[in-house]
Amino acid sequence: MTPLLQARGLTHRFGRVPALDDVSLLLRRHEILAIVGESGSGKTTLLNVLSGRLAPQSGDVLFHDGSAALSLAARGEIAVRKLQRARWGYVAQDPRAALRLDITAGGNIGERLMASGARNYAEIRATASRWLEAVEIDPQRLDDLPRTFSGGMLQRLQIAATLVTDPELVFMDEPTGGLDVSVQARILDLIRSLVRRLGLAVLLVTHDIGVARLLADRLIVMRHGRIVEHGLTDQVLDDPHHEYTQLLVASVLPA
Ligand SMILES: Nc1ncnc2c1ncn2[C@@H]1O[C@H](COP(=O)(O)OP(=O)(O)OP(=O)(O)O)[C@@H](O)[C@H]1O
Repeated sequence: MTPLLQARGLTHRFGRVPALDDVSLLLRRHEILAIVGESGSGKTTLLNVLSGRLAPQSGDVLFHDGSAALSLAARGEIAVRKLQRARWGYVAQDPRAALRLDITAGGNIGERLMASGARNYAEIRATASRWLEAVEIDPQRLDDLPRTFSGGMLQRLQIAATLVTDPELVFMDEPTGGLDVSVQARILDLIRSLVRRLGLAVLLVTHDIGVARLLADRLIVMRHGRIVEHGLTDQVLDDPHHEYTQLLVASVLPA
């Protein structure tokens, strides 16, 4: 399968804390890769570096664009921002932090379309309406403010606003983390079906082994900023080799 995003020797420290310590990985097109590990293992730092939100102190991130593989540093800030606006998406754990609560649901979806070049108002509205439906929100809520939405609806709105530009790569940071268990299952089903239908590549951070098992083709296990184990999801979870992974799978470690 074709490579899409590659990390080589990423290292990043906060003071004396090694948040990332020589991390290398490869994400292929249409693949879902989960990054699992306990709190403080470096998952979010890794996602921030991979998505171009944080420059690593050493190492680089290569985005494979057609036949060219250029590092984010070599592409430069403007080009990376352009990728982030259209070809990449980012689903945050807290939709309230990612959405604009003072503009309508349709506006939240339309804004990202406009940021990636769309200009026709009627078409933007029709697309936003279609996307509300795709994430199982009544399209009649198009002109409602997100603050009238439940937590699960807000997360679905964030997913619609992320996927509307048809990205090829989506970063997800604990996308069901803040939700009730009953709501989580529905969102996970939605993510799974959309990701498969659209052929997305996903980098998914989760401390929840169940979420990784449901969604991911492969996973990497992090501890103290290092990858301690990686492989096909079922293989790693059914037959974990590293002692730390065995504890994670047995849910002995705290989230
Ligand atoms: N902005 C920051 N300033 C100082 N230390 C930080 C900062 N961000 C992260 N760290 C530290 O870096 C390490 C890795 O943090 P990170 O948030 O990447 O872990 P995580 O696995 O995502 O944890 P969680 O699941 O709790 O979000 C931790 O020790 C954390 O305290």
